[in-house]
Amino acid sequence: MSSRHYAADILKELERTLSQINDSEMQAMAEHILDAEQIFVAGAGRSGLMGKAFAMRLMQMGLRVYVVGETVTPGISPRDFLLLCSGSGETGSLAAMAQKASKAGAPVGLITIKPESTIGQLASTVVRLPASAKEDTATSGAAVTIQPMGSLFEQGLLLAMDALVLTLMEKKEMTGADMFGRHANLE
Ligand SMILES: O=P(O)(O)OC[C@H]1O[C@](O)(CO)[C@@H](O)[C@@H]1O
Repeated sequence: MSSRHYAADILKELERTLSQINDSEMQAMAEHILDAEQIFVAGAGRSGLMGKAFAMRLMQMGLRVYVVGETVTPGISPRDFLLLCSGSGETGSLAAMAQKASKAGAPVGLITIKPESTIGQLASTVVRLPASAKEDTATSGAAVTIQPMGSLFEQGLLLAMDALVLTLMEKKEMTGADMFGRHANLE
């Protein structure tokens, strides 16, 4: 099959996945982000890369945001918010992080395929993306995908978070031009 046909199939998978996002869950996530003094974002591997892309947009919106693990990232407090990106909701380092944040009194948010997961149970707000987890071999239903491992989740995650950016921009009455003023200028 041609790459163009593969790309078309990927778009169909994404359409199916994103059309099932629950808007109340997205609104609740947006409120948590806006209420926080500082936002901490984390994820493993490709899920983490999508989280970093989202963190960049939050910074460009003027929010105080950190990626967990960077040298300049400070400690978390009860006034902050930890947003975790994990398809499985079971990645060990992230589960430990969720426990530490909860112990420090900070609310935890999760974008995941599995709200019932270990991290899902620790989270105070969850957005569910009905994609296929990296270890799943689903051949029917919402999770079916031609793509390897967590690709469908990771792509859906990026687009869901870009939708969240638009929601946040609307709530803050902000334009792309406002945000461009904070774009990195040392590139
Ligand atoms: O999204 P999860 O379930 O936390 O898993 C993250 C893992 O999945 C991958 O993104 C692979 O698809 C890895 O890069 C990473 O180790």
